[in-house]
Amino acid sequence: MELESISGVGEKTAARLQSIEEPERALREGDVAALARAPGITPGRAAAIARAAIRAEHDDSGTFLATDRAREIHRAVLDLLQERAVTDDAAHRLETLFPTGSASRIEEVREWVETAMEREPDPETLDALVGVGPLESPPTERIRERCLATADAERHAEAQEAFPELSVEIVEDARGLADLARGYATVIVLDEAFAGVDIDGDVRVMPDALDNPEEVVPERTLAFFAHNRERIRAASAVHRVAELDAPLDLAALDDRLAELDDDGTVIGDEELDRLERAVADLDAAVSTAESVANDRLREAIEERDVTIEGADLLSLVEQGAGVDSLLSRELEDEHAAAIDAARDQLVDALALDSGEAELATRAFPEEPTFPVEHDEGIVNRLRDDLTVARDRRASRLKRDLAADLAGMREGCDELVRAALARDVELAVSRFARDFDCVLPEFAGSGIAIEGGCSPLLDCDFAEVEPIDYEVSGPTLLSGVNSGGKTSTLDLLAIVTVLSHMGLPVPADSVRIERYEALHYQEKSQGTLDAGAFEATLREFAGLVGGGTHRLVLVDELESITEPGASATIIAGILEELAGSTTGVFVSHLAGEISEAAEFAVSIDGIEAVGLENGELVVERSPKKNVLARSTPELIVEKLATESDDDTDGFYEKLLGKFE
Ligand SMILES: Nc1ncnc2c1ncn2[C@@H]1O[C@H](COP(=O)(O)OP(=O)(O)OP(=O)(O)O)[C@@H](O)[C@H]1O
Repeated sequence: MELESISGVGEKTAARLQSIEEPERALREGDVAALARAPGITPGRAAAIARAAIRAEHDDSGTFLATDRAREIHRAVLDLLQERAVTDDAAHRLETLFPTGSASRIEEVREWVETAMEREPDPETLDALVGVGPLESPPTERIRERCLATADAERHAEAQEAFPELSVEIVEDARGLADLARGYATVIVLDEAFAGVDIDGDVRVMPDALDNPEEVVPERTLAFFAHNRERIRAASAVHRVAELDAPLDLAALDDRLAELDDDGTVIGDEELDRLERAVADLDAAVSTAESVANDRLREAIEERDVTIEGADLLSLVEQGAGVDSLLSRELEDEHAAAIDAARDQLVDALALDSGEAELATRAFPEEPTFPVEHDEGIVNRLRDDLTVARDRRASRLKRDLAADLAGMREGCDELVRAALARDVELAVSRFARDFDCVLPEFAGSGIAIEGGCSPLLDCDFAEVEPIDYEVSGPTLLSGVNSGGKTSTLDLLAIVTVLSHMGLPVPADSVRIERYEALHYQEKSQGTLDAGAFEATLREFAGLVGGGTHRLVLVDELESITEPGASATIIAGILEELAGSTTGVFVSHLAGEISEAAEFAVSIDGIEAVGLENGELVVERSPKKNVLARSTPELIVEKLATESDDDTDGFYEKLLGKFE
């Protein structure tokens, strides 16, 4: 799909969308989170783009929701769906569901919904979904001990773009390279020409470095997985508890993730741990070993009586010879034992392997001295050896782990995508279960609802009284005050919006015409001034002139102006709609309107079946072809029939006036 062919996507937005992975796939699947990864695109804008793309694909004009109230109803049902999504991502994705007149779009969603409704929203899956989110790239961290080198300016630019973590240096010749090798622990040379050049230090010639980022900067892959680890684990848990087919070996993924620390370092390798400890503890271990030798030797000297002949003493004093020669003569064995103890102590304390131990033993020379002193030069060599071994092991482990994880990257993307897709399905499944929904049947003209319950009423859903209502063509809906007229219009609108979104509806059954638009005019909050009245009339002029297959719902239009004029205007509008358009006009002036109309307009009524403790008992389902009596009429009737003090027949006469 040409990105710029989507309405609202200009050159700039198209370029931004191109910067994400697989923008076409994201658009096709309504993957709002992926689209929102494009720079400067918020999830709200991403959802709008996804909707526009779907509209373009299904040739939808985007005019289904023709009025503010119709749009409010759509928003309200979306809210109900979104409340049932666990993740923000699923909530954003639900924004791509909109009512449409396009049969192909409705069919596409319905197919998906049929599967979604079968999904069991079990608490374990919902719990596991809590941690799932789209995978993100962590901020780039500079790596200072490694650099790239090339003699070619073009490659230099390419490498800079490909590896923002590293310095990329221009080198002219082997001498330049040697200089770099002194400043960096590792130099990766991009030019084949340098192969075979002998330079001290860790210099690697890798002409294919740009194609192997995880070898050059394994830190990037490790940081990505460290950053997203909990999300990946949560997605993996969703697959396990919901028994989804996993796109990769989850046990292997778990094992590899367990080897990663939060900061992207590799953990759990005994040999690396040993080397790290050995480097860190070296000085302390040398000093302990020294003390061990000296304590032993001191003890041996203290316990020893040394007999020295006068000539020897003289020679010692005259030659200025130290006590060492005496030590070597008298305490040779003890000294050797003390040195051995120091060496063993050092090797054991640092858990050195045989090669390292061989060097470590030389840290305590055989020559008899007291106190025993280590050879700093040897200790430094040992430190260098251990540090090199530690760094080599760490980078090998990093590279190995990064290579394994890089191989799992696509699988992880898929894993998270599938978990989030399950969340969207479960939101629909929970909506359908919470509101006892069924998929509607598209057929005939008008709407027929059986057992419909509005989820937007201000009472518990369990207390909503189900409504049966079938309506086709222009109809007046009369009824007692607070009988549920507005709620019936809302139910018709909810059912229409959900059906045309491809979603299930809160009813036992629904048959509905395939509409192209919903006009829902809510009750005006009082009489309009001349300007607003004119604007409203213009709106209706546009409405009567529109195409067929529209559902028109109007609530107490009479409140816009005085009753007599209102009845005439409503009658006129109904006449224009007569024929093909289903319109339900709630009105307290149903009788007057039907008299003013020049055709036999249908009147349905929501009736009160009586008064109980001063409260009206209402039959919520509108009765066909019945002009419902008004609340005042009902009260007068009650007084006329039940009251004992209607001595002069006042209530009786009053009741007669209603006929
Ligand atoms: N099907 C229903 N089940 C339970 N309660 C309902 C139902 N329909 C309406 N109600 C209750 O009745 C109240 C009044 O409903 P609604 O506003 O739709 O009546 P109305 O006939 O439009 O009133 P008005 O004459 O003031 O315009 C609602 O707030 C709701 O609590």
